[in-house]
Amino acid sequence: MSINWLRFVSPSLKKPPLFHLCHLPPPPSSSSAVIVAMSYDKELAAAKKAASLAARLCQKVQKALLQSDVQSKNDKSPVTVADYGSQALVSFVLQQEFPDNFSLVAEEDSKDLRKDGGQEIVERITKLVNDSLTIDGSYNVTLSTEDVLKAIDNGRSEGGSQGRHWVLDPIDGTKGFLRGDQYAIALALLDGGKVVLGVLACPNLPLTSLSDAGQHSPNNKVGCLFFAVVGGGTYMQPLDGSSAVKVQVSAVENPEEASFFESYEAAHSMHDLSSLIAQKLGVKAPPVRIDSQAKYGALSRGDGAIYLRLPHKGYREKIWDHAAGCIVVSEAGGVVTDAAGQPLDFSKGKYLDLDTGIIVTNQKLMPLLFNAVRKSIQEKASSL
Ligand SMILES: Nc1ncnc2c1ncn2[C@@H]1O[C@H](COP(=O)(O)O)[C@@H](O)[C@H]1OP(=O)(O)O
Ligand SMILES: [Mg+2]
Ligand SMILES: [Mg+2]
Ligand SMILES: [Mg+2]
Repeated sequence: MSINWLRFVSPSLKKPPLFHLCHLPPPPSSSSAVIVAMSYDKELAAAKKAASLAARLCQKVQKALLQSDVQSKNDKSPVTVADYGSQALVSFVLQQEFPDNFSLVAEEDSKDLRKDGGQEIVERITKLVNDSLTIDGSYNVTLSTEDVLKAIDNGRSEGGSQGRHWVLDPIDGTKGFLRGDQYAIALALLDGGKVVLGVLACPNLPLTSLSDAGQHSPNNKVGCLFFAVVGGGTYMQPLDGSSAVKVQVSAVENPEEASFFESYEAAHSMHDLSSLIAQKLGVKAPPVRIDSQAKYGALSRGDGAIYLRLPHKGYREKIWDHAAGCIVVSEAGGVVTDAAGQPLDFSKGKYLDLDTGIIVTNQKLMPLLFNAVRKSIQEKASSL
């Protein structure tokens, strides 16, 4: 039986059209196509709320960390508190909103917290989560420490190609978080193994382009929330909740004019391979190094045109590090593939099976970028 795949996007919609088309076989008695529009409105509203609350929790912890004279920046405990607190909060909110059909694949679990000596940190996390829920006011609850541990462990789903699964990185870019730089709360929804919705909260990302002069001036407000639903485009709004604007990737066609992003952390990327690729493309500007999936957000609004993520051999990419970023960029008109030109496959569980790394750019530049990547990989291999 043939299967009809159709897209439905209403031109009259002023709000982002939030329809994902299900692909169903036509009824046996009719030759006309069947369109089933599936809305993710409720999921999007819940995801935005959960990510915004988590962002506020993380901001509070980061502020205390940076202001503290006592805590050294090498002390990992504030990060831990924020990672777990963010995960518990997002997990709790999503479970409240979708009690009958809830599956979450998330980075953290409570194993270390349940060890001897973990009680104090669990109490700190619980207080942070309860404070956030009180400020929000939608749920009339006070969570116990055990409730918080359970909420964290509700993120233990394995994901896969069947049904719906939320995918969460409660803090992506922990090193950036510690330095007071960029980090993101990244939340996505998989439906049938495909990413259908993504929300990226980037509390330290300026609202204006990173390429604008004076972006570090004290008047430049920070805190961006990117969101995308399949077929509906990508939007960005300030984390304080004011109105959203549609964003588009850069339209740059000449690689000489393209600027590119890569990891801030040298250990996360083969910078020598990235430089070789940039050299082959003729990119003139030096790479912009920022932490976390904030790179996907920045790219989706055209701050830069290329993102290269080429981790060292043996590193396995996890789905929560790319699911939200991937849809945010692709709905803004960008392309995300591995180094063999294949789309990322989020249906295989927690890990992405990739050839070498991930490359991201606009549709015009992708063929040039892809060739430069292949040639550079070959050259690097033959020089070893
Ligand atoms: N050795 C590594 N190579 C590549 N990525 C890593 C490595 N270690 C951790 N990461 C993850 O890379 C992401 C940060 O990417 P970037 O380098 O682009 O900022 C984070 O998801 C971080 O995890 P985490 O979520 O714990 O911060
Ligand atoms: Mg991460
Ligand atoms: Mg993380
Ligand atoms: Mg981590």
